Amino acid sequence: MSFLLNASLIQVYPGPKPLPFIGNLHQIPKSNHTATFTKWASRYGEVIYMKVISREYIILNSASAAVELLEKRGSLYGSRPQTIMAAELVGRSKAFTLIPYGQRYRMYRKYLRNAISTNSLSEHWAYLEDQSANLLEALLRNPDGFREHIRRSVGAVALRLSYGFQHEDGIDHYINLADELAQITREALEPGRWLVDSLPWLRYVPSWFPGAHFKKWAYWARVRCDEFTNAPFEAAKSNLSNDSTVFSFTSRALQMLEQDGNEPSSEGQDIIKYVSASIYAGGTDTTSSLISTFFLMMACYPEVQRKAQAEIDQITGRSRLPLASDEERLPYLSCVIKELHRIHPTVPLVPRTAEHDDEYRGYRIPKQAYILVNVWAMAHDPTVYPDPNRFNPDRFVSGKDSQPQMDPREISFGLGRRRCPGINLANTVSFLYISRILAMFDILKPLDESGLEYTPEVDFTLEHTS
Ligand code: HEM
Repeated sequence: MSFLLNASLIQVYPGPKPLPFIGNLHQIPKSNHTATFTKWASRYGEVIYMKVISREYIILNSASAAVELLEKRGSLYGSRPQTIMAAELVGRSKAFTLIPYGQRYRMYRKYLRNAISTNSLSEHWAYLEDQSANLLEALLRNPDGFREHIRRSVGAVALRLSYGFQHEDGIDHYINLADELAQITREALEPGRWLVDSLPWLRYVPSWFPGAHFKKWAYWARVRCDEFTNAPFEAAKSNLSNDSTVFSFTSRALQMLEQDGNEPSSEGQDIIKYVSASIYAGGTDTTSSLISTFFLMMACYPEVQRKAQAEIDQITGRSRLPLASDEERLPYLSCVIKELHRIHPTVPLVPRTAEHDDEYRGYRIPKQAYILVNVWAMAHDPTVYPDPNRFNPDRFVSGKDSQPQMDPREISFGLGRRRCPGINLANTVSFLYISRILAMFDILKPLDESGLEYTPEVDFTLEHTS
């Protein structure tokens, strides 16, 4: 009996045919992994297995498989893969997004939960409303630079909430660093890109050795990531003695840890440092990407834009801007935001790992496998979202004979124990920015060389990995 059970667990999920020794290395694309994995999903099914030399991968393509594994068996799937490149060589093993599940990780979540719970976030509404008004002004001055304005504005929010920085504090340097960090994280975690992740002994190769370019890249990336984590934290700490310091997560957390006038322990400070960095790392790239998608969709779907504007005008009477507290009174706009999360999930592939060997529907999920949750495939699954490539916010409205389709934020913010802790902040910022842009502006299609409008081609880069 025991033999039969083990034999059935040996079965691996279907996937592309491997070659001896290298496995599926030759089939992993250099870019646009999500598109390839999504194509494989229609061929091999909701769960795919692949191997790169010794490293095993499981790609989850369906929401039902992701819910079963990441939510119902959450304790087994609460960690991230500890890759040699990202965790060890680039040194990201203590970063919030990559740290293994455990005591320190739980402290991170506790601190962040306190900082951006619904209650503590409402303290920042007035600031967020001011900041969104600055964005509107920048858009009015230079509408063509909309992507840059969004990036700066969202970055400024993250830096203010995490460190108390204001515009005068030279925030551009930190916003550029945040972009660099996002790019480094993407590259360091790219499936199949680094041979050292499949052949761990390569990490001992000296950087001068021919072909060891990866060591030089890792060293450069490590220096940038350390600056990203340390520099704003140290600046915020030294600002603490300054009376004009703005209240922030860092200042509040450091003050809470201070006991009898003594400095917080170095471990306590280290935890706060990583949590502060996570607000700025986790919130900048993702939220700006969502708002950039909004511009593209409004240009492509003017009828949706008009409907959302009419709803906003009805509650503001065109005499004021929408406020954070108006959200519940704008149900159609809420559907537009859901549809933005679905049409272009900003984190299309979420990395996880399994603590132990597991079995799902008769197939084996190996311990320490690199699990890729293919959020993109789930958000474009035609059995859940009919006509998935059409931007259609009405799919979330219940009709006479139809139920609303699943809220894509159930998956676009991840699932289970590591689900995004910044959801409240992301929802408030995206609601405020989007509602105010629609209240003030019409987003038009671009003009071609002869001055005629054309509908932009929708071609997303599916590369973000949180
Ligand atoms: C549109 C906006 C955002 C989207 C779509 C998004 C999406 C995600 C996703 C998919 C994950 C991985 C979750 C998982 O493994 O299940 C994640 C993790 C994370 N996000 Fe967000 N996020 C957004 C905004 C933010 C903001 C504003 C913050 C600021 C606090 C933030 C902080 C984090 C952190 C710290 C993690 C790591 C959590 C962990 O590993 O436990 N995110 N996010």
